[in-house]
Order: sequence, then C-alpha cells, then structure tokens
Amino acid sequence: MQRLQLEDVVKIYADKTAVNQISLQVEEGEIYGLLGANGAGKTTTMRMVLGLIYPDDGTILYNGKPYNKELRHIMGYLPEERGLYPKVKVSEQISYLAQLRGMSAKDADKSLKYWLERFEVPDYYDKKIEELSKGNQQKMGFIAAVVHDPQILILDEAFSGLDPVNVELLKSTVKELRDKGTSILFSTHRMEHVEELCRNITILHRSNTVVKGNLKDIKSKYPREEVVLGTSGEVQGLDSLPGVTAVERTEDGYSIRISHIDAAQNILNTAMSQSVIHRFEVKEPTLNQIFIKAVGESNE
Ligand SMILES: Nc1ncnc2c1ncn2[C@@H]1O[C@H](COP(=O)(O)OP(=O)(O)OP(=O)(O)O)[C@@H](O)[C@H]1O
Repeated sequence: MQRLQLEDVVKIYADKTAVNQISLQVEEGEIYGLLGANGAGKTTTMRMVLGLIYPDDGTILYNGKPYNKELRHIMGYLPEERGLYPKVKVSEQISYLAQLRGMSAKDADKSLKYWLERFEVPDYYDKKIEELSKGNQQKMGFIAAVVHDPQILILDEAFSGLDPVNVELLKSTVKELRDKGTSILFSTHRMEHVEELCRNITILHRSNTVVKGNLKDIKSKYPREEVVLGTSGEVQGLDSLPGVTAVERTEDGYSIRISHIDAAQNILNTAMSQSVIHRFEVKEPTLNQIFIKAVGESNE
C-alpha cells in the first residue's frame, strides 16, 4: 500500500523555486532515500509532507487522502537541527509531544520509558536536554519522533553526531520500524547509510529531480568503471592497455579506472600472465560516485 504519494509537487519562495515538480511514492514498510546537495530542496520537501508549509502546486496524499490536521498523529519528524528545548526535562518534553500527537499521558509515559530502556539510558528520564551530550540529545530527538509509533517517519540526518556504536543501534531500530510497517522518508548526505537502508531513492539538485528509482536498478544502469585487482607481485603494462584511464597501486594489488567494460578482460589476461591473482572484481559504482556524477552532469 502506498502510504505517501507526491505528484508534481512545487514550492516557490518569492522568485526562487525551492522544489520543482517532485514526484515520489513511499510504500508501507519502506525506507525511501531523499538525497541532494546543499540547498537542493530536501528540507522544503519534508516540511511540505509534514504540513508545515503548503505546496504551490501538485498533490501530496497520505494513505490515498489529502492533508488534514489529524495526520499529525501518524507522522513523526526528526529535524536536522535540534528540535527539543534545552531547559526542559526529557520526560516532560517527550510526553508533551506524544500527547500533542494523540497519545494519553499514561501511554506516552509508558512508550517513553520503553524507548529509554531500549537505548539503555533509563536515567535520562529526569534529565534536562542541555545536560546531555550532543549524540544523546540526538537520541532523545529520535525518541521524540517515534514515541507515538507513527506510520510515516521523516528522518533528516538521523545519525549525525552519533558514535559508531550508536549509529548501529539507531540503524537497527530504523530497520525494525520498517519491518513493522513504518514508512520512512530518509534524508542524509551519508551515501553508505542510504546503500544499506533504502530501496528507492530520489536525488534532487537545485530543486529538480536528477535521479529517481530503485537503487539496484540505478546502479545497474551506471557503467562499471573500476577494476580491483589483487596480485602476488607487480604487473607491468596495465596503464597502456586500451580503455585503461588510470592505475593506482594498492596494499595488495591495483585499483584500475576503465572507460569501458571490455578493458576488464585485457586487464585480467595481462595480470594472469605475470602474477598470481587472488582478487579480481569489476566494481559496481558506489552511490557516492553516482551522486557526484549526477549532480556534476546536471551542473553542466
Ligand atoms: N523560507 C525560505 N525562504 C526563501 N528561500 C528558502 C526558504 N527555505 C529554503 N529556501 C531556499 O530553497 C532552496 C532549498 O532549500 P532546502 O532547505 O530545502 O535545501 P536542502 O536540500 O534541505 O539543503 P541542505 O542539505 O543544505 O539542508 C534553497 O535555495 C534555499 O535557499
């Protein structure tokens, strides 16, 4: 089922088009990656989905229906900038936010306690936000976004400021929410997180959609331009093979840039005639490479 649908959504600020005809669909139990360079239009898109600002054109549907105020109860938002009041206690603040989203005081308290236990910080219940470290404030922001068990969760740089252990903790929580059916709009500049979590993505650049679709399909359409070669010793003449554009020595062999897939076979033959091969891989482009390429091409 489609939880969230954007069709040709436009937002214009004075003479600046911040979002130009974005269309995307997020299904039940899906994490959708919303990516883009700085100023591309991601936050504006998320704020429109949340009903904080209105689109100038296009439609946004939630479970097939247009926006109404009750939808606040089924949406959760972790903004990029800190959204919690520094001087207010975690318990008061998160419980208040949960009640604004339709929970009873008792259920809100129960859910908050569950999440604090889950993140192994039950003692934060009575702490003020300002007493917590930056990373732990981020965790409280995450709890504030999920405490009322939203159907649609919007995460903007959810893992920023977290140490690697906490990144893993939040990542596994996000996956669990997805598996329970939550639809997640996930925005980040960290492409490796997108590769791990998202099925479909949109890359925005200067308000326009420059790449959109299933991440695996997108990757298969971009040419493979890197060969990783593990060898027992040196291999001569790799840089003069046709289609080889750059050769770099690595710890255990070579990283070779190619302009065409046909070059891979010649590389393998050349290497085999001179050395024992313990690794040969024609690498799929990373999302980072695809992002840089797509944004660069659209600049041109
Ligand atoms: N309230 C506003 N008034 C005027 N222009 C705005 C406003 N909010 C955003 N913009 C402009 O709209 C464009 C998109 O901004 P937006 O904040 O959506 O980008 P973003 O993709 O979230 O960027 P970042 O990765 O830097 O957070 C930018 O050019 C920005 O300057």
